[in-house]
Amino acid sequence: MPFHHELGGVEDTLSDLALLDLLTGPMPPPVKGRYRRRDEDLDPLMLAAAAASPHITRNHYAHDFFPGVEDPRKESSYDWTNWKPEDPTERQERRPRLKYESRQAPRSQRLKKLGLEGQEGKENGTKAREVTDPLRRAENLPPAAQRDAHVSPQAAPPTSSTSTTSLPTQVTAPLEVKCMARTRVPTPHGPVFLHLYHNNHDNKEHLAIVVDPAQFQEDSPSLAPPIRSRSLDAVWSEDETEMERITRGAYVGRLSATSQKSSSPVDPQTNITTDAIPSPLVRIHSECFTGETIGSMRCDCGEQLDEAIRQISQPISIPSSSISTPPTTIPGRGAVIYLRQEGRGIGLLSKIRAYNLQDLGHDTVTANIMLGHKADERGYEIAGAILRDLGLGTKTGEGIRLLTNNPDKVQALEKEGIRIVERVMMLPRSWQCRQSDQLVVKNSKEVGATMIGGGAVYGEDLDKYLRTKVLRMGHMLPLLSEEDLL
Ligand SMILES: Nc1nc2c(ncn2[C@@H]2O[C@H](COP(=O)(O)OP(=O)(O)OP(=O)(O)O)[C@@H](O)[C@H]2O)c(=O)[nH]1
Repeated sequence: MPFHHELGGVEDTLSDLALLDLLTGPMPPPVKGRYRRRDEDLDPLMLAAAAASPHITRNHYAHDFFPGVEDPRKESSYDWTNWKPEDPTERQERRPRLKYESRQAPRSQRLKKLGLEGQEGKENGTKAREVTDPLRRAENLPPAAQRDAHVSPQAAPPTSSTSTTSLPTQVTAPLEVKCMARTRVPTPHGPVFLHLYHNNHDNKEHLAIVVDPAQFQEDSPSLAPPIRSRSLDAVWSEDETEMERITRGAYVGRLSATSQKSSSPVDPQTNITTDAIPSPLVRIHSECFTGETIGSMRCDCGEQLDEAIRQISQPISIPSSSISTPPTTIPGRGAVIYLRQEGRGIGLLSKIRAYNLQDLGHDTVTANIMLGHKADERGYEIAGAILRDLGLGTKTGEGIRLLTNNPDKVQALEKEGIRIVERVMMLPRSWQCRQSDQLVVKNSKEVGATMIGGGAVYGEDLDKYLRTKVLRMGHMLPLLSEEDLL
């Protein structure tokens, strides 16, 4: 029979009374030699207190019976009657885990998607695979190349008796580069001509930093041929005006208000080389935002870029043929081909992630691989084409002395038909110091060490620029007089 008793707004039932009885009844005698545990399966006192007023006792309740709950107050209206002890396997699953996944489906799956399952392994040798492998020709090409690629069933002849004759083969348009603009840029190592290139294989603007200040000395003929872009000096259209040519950089000498002489197209037959002049120094440099722009000291990229421009700009001494005449000195000449291959081709986003993996203890190669990339994803076809456009490393023209420590780069450029007459090592500056004098390293400058020039920037062009900012744009700088600047 139900027993009802109103107490403070709480309705008591028979079960409540039974519980009360249990609580107020005599305690069982303690077992000798054993302490009473507070976390028994059912602590009647706690249970009763919780049932009577959960809001008051929740902290105790959770603390003693639910160690898995961090802060019970966060749970506000949680219904504790639904609580179940945590399954250790379930808990394991909920834990966030770091996992690296390849962004590319397995090769067999990709072939299947293209309807080419079973074709893998049929071609003999790498060359055959390179020509006929659709995976290399479509998916792996950057968007511009995909747009330009033609699909032709007969385009590529079979390379072996078992090769995929009936397969549609995607043929990429032959690589073409075009220098879109060129300008003079004064640097701490001397003036350079910056060339901006477009190409039909990727959407990137690759650059060539040409060092050839002899081009400024229009009056005295240079002993060495000028390093000029064939595609820039070409006539682009019959309607092109003199001003348009000059604006895109197709001029000779140094531009000024009084000197504006547009260039003539380079005759492809003229390839002047003199054995007496050392071949131009060339560096193929891959973009590194961190090293070159924010002075990261995780790599030596900034220093290498600076060192390359410095070395190329050094005057060249040409020994004379007779003992009576002194050696001749000509201005330094060569080029840095600056490729937009950030992070060895994996891009800045992945490189940033790779740095975090490196902080966890992985090296630069493993970090790339963990992110689903190759250790090095760079190609040098565009570099080869730019060099040819500048008349460097061609079969009939000047060979190049390549500034690099990377044997793959040498091999890849030679494969592109570039004639490398010498490989010139790039010894990191800190290693040079270490070899000569321990003290120099200790006292060497760290701030700005990776920046081009690494010191105070000054010069005629900078002064002009700063004066304009003061005079035209209201920049708050004390303006020096023309005499002060001399
Ligand atoms: N993925 C990745 N790229 C890096 C890292 N450090 C520098 N790079 C990139 O590496 C490229 C330069 O390559 P390096 O291996 O330093 O030199 P290299 O061009 O192969 O060889 P050298 O001609 O001897 O300088 C640049 O694109 C940098 O952005 C890194 O830790 N991870």
